[in-house]
Amino acid sequence: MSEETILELRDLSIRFGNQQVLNQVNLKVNRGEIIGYIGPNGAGKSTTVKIILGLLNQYHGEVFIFGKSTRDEPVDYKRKIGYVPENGEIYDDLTALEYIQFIGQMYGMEEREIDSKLDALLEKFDLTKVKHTKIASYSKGMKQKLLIIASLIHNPDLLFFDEPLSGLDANSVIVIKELMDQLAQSGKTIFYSSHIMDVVEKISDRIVILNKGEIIADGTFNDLQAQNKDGTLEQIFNQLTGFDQHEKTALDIVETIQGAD
Ligand SMILES: Nc1ncnc2c1ncn2[C@@H]1O[C@H](COP(=O)(O)OP(=O)(O)OP(=O)(O)O)[C@@H](O)[C@H]1O
Repeated sequence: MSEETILELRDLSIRFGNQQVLNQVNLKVNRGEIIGYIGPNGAGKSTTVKIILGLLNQYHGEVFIFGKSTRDEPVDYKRKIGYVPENGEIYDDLTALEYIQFIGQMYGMEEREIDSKLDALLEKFDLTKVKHTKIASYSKGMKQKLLIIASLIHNPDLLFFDEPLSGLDANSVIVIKELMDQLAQSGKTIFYSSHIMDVVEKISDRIVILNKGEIIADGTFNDLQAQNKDGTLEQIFNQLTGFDQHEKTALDIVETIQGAD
């Protein structure tokens, strides 16, 4: 694998009010890598991605994409990035064609190129029949597939996938997992955030665990197993983030629901 650094975070920190949400995060991601960026709820994963994408700017530290600081090149680098947000806002009043035409043209693509790529992608994602249908009537999984198409239409080199499998059926999950693998093999870099540990374990070349705004583990799944007491990624994750209270938490919830007799 090439050692070209595609993404680098240097001493990335951000506060919201009194809360230190990211604290001196340092990370280098190489071309062709799939990075599983995981952490408990509220760890700061989405905040990291939002800073990288230029959606938040009151941070300290620096982000380099394709070797250039995003402070120096605030717009150009975005053309080579694709993003599937966790809770993707999608224009419900548009059809698939109108939405993808809008996204593609924002990336500077020609209308004809967008249309021919879109036809091929809709077919692969089994969405051809809704090309001219308003997105408002789509199921959750159909919207998710359209968000994935929107993230890929301009052939980006760096992809940010935040829970990309959300709402997808078992067959579509297999396709997207295979797609991520093949994209990485063709030299694309994927920054993959998810709570589905068995998928992260299988798909990631490298796993970075963020806890309370700090990186507490960074390595291949085998590295993490060697440094911790083996087990699945879920077990290692729970161990490293100090969570061993699942039984008690569940029991407390049941007792609360049932009320004191
Ligand atoms: N704009 C904001 N203003 C104030 N606090 C914020 C803001 N954005 C995020 N936070 C806080 O920062 C922390 C990290 O949020 P973030 O969304 O990055 O977590 P996450 O790791 O992506 O979590 P999840 O797994 O639940 O998606 C949370 O405590 C959140 O409340």
